[in-house]
Amino acid sequence: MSQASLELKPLIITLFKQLGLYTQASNIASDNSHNDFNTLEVSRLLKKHQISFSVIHPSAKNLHLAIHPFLVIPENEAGFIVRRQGNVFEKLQGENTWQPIDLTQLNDKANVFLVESLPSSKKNVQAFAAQMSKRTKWYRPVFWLSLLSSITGLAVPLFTMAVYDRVIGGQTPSILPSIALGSVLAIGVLVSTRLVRAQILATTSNRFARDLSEITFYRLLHMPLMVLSRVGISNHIARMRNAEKVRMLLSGPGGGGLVDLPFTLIALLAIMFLSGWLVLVPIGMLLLYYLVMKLLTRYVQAASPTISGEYQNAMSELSKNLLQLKAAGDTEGWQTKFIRQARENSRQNFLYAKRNGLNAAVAHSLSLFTALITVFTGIFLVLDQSISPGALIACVMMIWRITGPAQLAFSSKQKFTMMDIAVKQFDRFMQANTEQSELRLDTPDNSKPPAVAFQHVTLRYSAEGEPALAGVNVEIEPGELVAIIGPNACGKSTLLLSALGVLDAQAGFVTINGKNLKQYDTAIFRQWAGYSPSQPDIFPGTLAENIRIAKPNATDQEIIQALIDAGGQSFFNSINNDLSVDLLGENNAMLSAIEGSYINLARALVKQSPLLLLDEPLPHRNPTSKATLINTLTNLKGHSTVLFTSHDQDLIQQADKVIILDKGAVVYAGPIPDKTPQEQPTSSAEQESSING
Ligand SMILES: Nc1ncnc2c1ncn2[C@@H]1O[C@H](COP(=O)(O)OP(=O)(O)OP(=O)(O)O)[C@@H](O)[C@H]1O
Repeated sequence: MSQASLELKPLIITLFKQLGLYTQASNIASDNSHNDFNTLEVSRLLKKHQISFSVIHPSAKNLHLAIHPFLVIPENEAGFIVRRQGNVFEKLQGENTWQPIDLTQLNDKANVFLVESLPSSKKNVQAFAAQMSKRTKWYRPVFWLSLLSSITGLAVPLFTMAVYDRVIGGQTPSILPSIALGSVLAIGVLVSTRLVRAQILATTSNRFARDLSEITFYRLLHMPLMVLSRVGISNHIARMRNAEKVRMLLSGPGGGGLVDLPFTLIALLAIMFLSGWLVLVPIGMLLLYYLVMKLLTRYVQAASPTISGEYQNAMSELSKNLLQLKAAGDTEGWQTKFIRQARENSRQNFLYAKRNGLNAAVAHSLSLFTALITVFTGIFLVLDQSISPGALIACVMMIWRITGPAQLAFSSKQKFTMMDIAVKQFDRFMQANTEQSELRLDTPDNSKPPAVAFQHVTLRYSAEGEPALAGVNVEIEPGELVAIIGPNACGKSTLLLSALGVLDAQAGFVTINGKNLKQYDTAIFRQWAGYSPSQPDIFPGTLAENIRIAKPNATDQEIIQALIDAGGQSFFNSINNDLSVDLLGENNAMLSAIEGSYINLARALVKQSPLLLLDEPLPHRNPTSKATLINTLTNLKGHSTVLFTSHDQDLIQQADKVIILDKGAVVYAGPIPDKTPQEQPTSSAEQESSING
């Protein structure tokens, strides 16, 4: 790591202070989990604290618009803070001394983190436009290139006119080579301007789409779990695809057509200059074109396929329920249903394609018509000797420069509508609250196990549904081993998730060491607490990578120890004690639920956290591994506060406290009421009923 990156932490703290964000500054200072800052970390922190910024070079023009102090990080040198005072830039020296600095002396490899706006409760309702305006650099070159290409585009018709009127009419073949050379030059300029423009549009749309995807993904990751699960996966995918729509529109032919549209005015002016009132013909035809196309588009839209959603759902239903379908022997019935949908899908798509074909044919014939009407009307002007034959030919050639972009822009109309919807969706999406919308700056205490308290916690997954937790009121002492028990669907997992802060109660709150969970920085809190879900969650990658998700800097030894403590020794032996085994690779694609549970638990244990939340940690294990985990958890007593859900009597009996839930309400919370069942062995079922009772 370079020296500059090591100095970034104090620098970013100073920047936050200069921005007036003192609480955030002291929060960054007290967070020792992040010390080795690099520029990525700086971006992460600014985003996290909802500071809008852009990274630019020192030569960028928008530096003169800086309203807040900003950060400059030169290549291989220590960064510094700069502010703008009128036209002068000043560098912060020491505590509060500013000295003038010439930023133009920095080379272009330096990065400037230009602060655009500070966190505020006011939400930007035009987030898309605001984002777009950050990429203004492309407007000007695209404008000038389009202008140049439109002007040079007139050259070929004008040269043709010269050939007719001067070379043929004026009998001067000697000027032909100059005309030919001029045409070649004009075509050369035209082609190169088009190429460069296409490149600029593609680059801009790519960057823009990349920015949108990044913002969308970041927000998705930081939205409350409840909102995410309510909205559903297909919606999240649609959000991500919005960025693609923008890319397709700007970099595709429609984008070029749209940019060229205003420049058709140049062709119209040239026609007017050459032929006077003949210009009314293409103008009238453009109007007619617009009206006919509007009607036709409606006709085409009326045939848009409606079955595709149903068809897609049938496919995902098949992949989800394949086993059930096979087991029920219902493959034939399902096949009939699928064939019916496939046929309907083809029929609808055929009709749509037919109408689209009609649309294209009408657009093309209208262009031809425009040229023909211009010829027929212009011929009278030629006979009248108001214009030369060459001028008429040039005018007809220019007609294509008007109808071409109009046709392109129209054929992209559907894409514009899609883009408009995408923009509105993006704006709405940016207004939704994330978990970081409120200032959450406290960090948990790593030195001792925390006290946990649920204070009148009521939580519903949907407004209409029964509450999953109903007024839960429980206090847990530091270092206690607590069993949360009760029948299925009584709210055990929900209680754990609310203690982790991923589910927000609608009423009441959870406290950790007496502080409302909502005061804690979400990311830091979740990195601190250990959580193991009841279902195995395996990511593509090796065993070590899967466990390091919880603690990226864990050593191999720590990982192995966590796996063993979780009871996974036999599993580890079965994969030849190899941490680099690919868990979803060809040979290991079918990890059993129990093997998955060792990995879940190892993720929680490897953190050596003072707070552990374990959902069903003992699903039907072999006796040795069960004994190991029980031993691990009992050894944690006094060192970590552990909350676990379970139906396993042997594990429940080890708990200092049980919380018995029924339909989301606490029916008992305290020490195990009667330990006699342990002394007089009874069946598991009897033991459970004694505890539940
Ligand atoms: N994501 C969700 N969306 C809607 N309802 C949910 C969701 N998760 C849980 N529930 C409902 O909340 C209630 C409590 O569920 P929870 O999973 O917390 O119970 P549990 O006691 O852990 O059950 P189990 O012992 O089966 O794991 C149940 O009625 C369940 O259907």
